[in-house]
Amino acid sequence: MASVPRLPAAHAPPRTSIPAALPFLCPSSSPRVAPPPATGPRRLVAVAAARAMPWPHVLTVAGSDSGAGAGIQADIKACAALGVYCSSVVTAVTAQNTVGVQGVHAVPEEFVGEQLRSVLSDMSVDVVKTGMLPSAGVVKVLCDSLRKFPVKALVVDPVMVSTSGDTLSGPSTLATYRDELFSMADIVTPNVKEASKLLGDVSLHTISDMRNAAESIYKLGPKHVLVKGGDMPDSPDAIDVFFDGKEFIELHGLRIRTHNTHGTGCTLASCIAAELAKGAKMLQAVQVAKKFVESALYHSKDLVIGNGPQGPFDHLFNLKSPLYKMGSRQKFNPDDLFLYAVTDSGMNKKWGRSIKDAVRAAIEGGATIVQLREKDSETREFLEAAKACVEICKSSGVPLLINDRIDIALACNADGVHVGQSDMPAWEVRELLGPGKIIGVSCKTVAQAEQAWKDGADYIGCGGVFPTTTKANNPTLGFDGLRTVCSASKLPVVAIGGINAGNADSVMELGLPNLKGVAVVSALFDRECVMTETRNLRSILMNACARS
Ligand SMILES: Cc1ncc(COP(=O)(O)OP(=O)(O)O)c(N)n1
Ligand SMILES: Cc1nc(C(=O)O)sc1CCOP(=O)(O)O
Ligand SMILES: [Mg+2]
Repeated sequence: MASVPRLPAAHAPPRTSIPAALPFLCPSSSPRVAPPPATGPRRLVAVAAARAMPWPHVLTVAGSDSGAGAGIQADIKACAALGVYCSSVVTAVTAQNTVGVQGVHAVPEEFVGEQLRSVLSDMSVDVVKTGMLPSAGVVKVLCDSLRKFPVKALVVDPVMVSTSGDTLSGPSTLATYRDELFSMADIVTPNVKEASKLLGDVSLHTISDMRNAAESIYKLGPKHVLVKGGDMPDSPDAIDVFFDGKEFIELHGLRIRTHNTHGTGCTLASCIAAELAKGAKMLQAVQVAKKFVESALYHSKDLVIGNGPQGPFDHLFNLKSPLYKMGSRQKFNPDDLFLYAVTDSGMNKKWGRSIKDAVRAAIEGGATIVQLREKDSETREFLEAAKACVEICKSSGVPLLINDRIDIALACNADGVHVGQSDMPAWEVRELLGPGKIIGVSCKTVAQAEQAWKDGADYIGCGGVFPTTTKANNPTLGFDGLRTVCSASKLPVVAIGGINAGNADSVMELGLPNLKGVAVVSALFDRECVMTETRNLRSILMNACARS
């Protein structure tokens, strides 16, 4: 049976559902010491409740930002947006706005310790994330608390200087970071300025410098390092370097043109912590976090809050999206890949129909997604047809993608594009289209599938499953090749190449992981009646899924 649709991690619901109605919390006189653990029946009830609905939990240990763009406030919003509970230990209170930091009031070390004890002794914290740690003493208190109350993961964002240039922790703190905290960290996430400071003011200008810095910081003890290149003056896009001790991975991101970037570092680290709390692997958590920040910046680029040079952004942008209001937060439903109709101008001409008529017929027959693959059309003619197809698809709720031509996709406002290995790389496509569009990539190998995922694609097309005459010199992978790619893919897969009414069932009955459907060209469009062929193929696919 076709595997159950898996939501992309960025949109996945929390590990457990949040209770529909939360009990009202009564304000109480705050105890000076952590309450004793529940005992007897009270403890049993508490334990049973925790089993019934554990809620992924991040504890942020950071400073308060009165402007609420960064610090504790950003951390809580980021975790909330990703469906994770966030408790908070305040290390400092800052007077801050969009202009800069006007004042810092450090919380006494003993009281930081007391807050840590209160939360860690009572609540089941999955992941601790650190932000501003204003003194060496606070870092030591934190390390002691973590030794006493171990958690699943520790995310260290080594906040030292605010983006406005104000110092948030001094040199002695740096030394304690290096000597005590890093060896306990699962990931450390410095930007280039922080990486430089941690390494004694080395200069970092290139990706190669960032790799060296990641390796040097790794040697200080954390399990992973992410050096963030968003501030690199020479880079045309935002490239971060991830290092796990073995492999360097360059993560490309959109460079969104906006002044509203205050709190991106805190948010990224909190999102990593939130994803880890939900059970994600480290690289996956970093990818989701990057996408979240990218989307938040994109949706907030024109907000105006404050008069200073660097404004906050909207962590809860998803609440405003029409899809969210309709009850779905997805721009792309992998199940749409079920019956993927790919047009061919030559075939449609041969049968005397326009692209528009062909698309309408395929949708009437039950196609669940459409790609315009018009290799021989003139640009102007293609654009006109694409605009008409956008309207047809929109009114039927069927996504429309454009093959190869990013310009056409932009001009007709299609739902996305499909690119192959010799077309524009997916990460560059993502830069051009933004986070809200669907991107598919043709992949014949596990390495290509991995790259597509890293580049921010939404799905992959894998083929040729069978020999085809529609695409010249296309290697045939067979079932074994399809199985290898599907098993390794982190993205949903659609099978393509030589698939028709006679063999589509055998593809779906393989029951491969991540395989969501089949993409077909000639089986629909090199036939007299597109609607009949589509309807027939759809019923074959549905029967195959019901059988297996
Ligand atoms: C769904 C789907 N999968 C694969 C392809 C092939 O794309 P590409 O390798 O870029 O080859 P062309 O289609 O451009 O010839 C596809 N179009 N759709
Ligand atoms: C466009 C395309 N891409 C392929 C791949 O293997 O990536 S095979 C292919 C052609 C599919 O046409 P038909 O359904 O007529 O065989
Ligand atoms: Mg192509």
